[in-house]
Amino acid sequence: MPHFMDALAAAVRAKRSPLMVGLDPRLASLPDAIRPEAEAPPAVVAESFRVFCCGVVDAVADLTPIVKPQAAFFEQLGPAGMGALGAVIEHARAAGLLVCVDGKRNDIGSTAEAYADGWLGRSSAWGGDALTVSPYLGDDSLEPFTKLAAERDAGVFVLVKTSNPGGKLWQDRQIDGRPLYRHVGEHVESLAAAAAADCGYGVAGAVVGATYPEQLAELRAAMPHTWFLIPGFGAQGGSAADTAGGFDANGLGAVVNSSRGVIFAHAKPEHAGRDWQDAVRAAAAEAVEQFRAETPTGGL
Ligand SMILES: O=C(O)c1cc(=O)[nH]c(=O)n1[C@@H]1O[C@H](COP(=O)(O)O)[C@@H](O)[C@H]1O
Repeated sequence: MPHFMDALAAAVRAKRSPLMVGLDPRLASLPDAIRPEAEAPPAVVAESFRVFCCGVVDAVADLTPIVKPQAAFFEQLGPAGMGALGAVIEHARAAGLLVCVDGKRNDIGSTAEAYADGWLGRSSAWGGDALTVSPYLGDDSLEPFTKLAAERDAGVFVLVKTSNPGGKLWQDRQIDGRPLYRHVGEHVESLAAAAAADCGYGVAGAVVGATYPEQLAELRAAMPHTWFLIPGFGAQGGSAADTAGGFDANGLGAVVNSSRGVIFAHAKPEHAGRDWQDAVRAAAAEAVEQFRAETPTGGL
């Protein structure tokens, strides 16, 4: 495997798409054809999540370089959900996609080592390529992730400026004349610069929300070696124009996640009566067109 960021950059270029499709299955929102009843036992719901997410992967595989299964929706179902998550990761890999598991993990360094070992890289137990992690336990908690990611050609996306309104409570707090997210961003950038791949981006990436376009552009300028995972597009209100500041001059350096806006497209009035996978595909294609129109190069 090449360095994860080289693989990501190559896949974005090959597909001319910075779209990251988020796999966030919710029972009540599944298409009629595969939705179990609300009282169904966890094992039945988990199987429907597996079928749904694998169906989404099949529908978007040529439109997206990377998918992001959200662990929360699988964990919610207990052991059966975890089995489904494993099967979805495997299916996405088999479809030729990179996989970033959204787990937002972290702990003290010695425990972080176990999270890193379990989640990072195709040789790990879960077999994903990247993982989202929290920075708030400090540098010794991030080091096990970046170290192992470098060894296993995996990636880590550290929360820097999250998309939710409440994130500002801590992240915008002024410390030494700058908001906390800038301090976190500076640390992540130093980790990225220390282990940069051929494409110029390092093993550490950053999560920066589309809902804060000004901060996104500010962080892009301050973090030239850091690839961004941009959530908040679509269902949370961010537009393609809002994400433009997250890309570099070559139209690289960022992937934009869309979960509900793509995977539940069958529920949108414009897709009424359409096969659900066709609706998912149409929504993904529409998002890609919007990004191509808004990225600095006018498309990859
Ligand atoms: O790490 C993330 O992906 C993430 C960080 C963040 O700041 N905001 C955010 O929405 N996310 C995740 O991105 C996905 C957004 O889903 P949609 O709002 O449905 O597109 C969810 O899985 C969130 O957990």
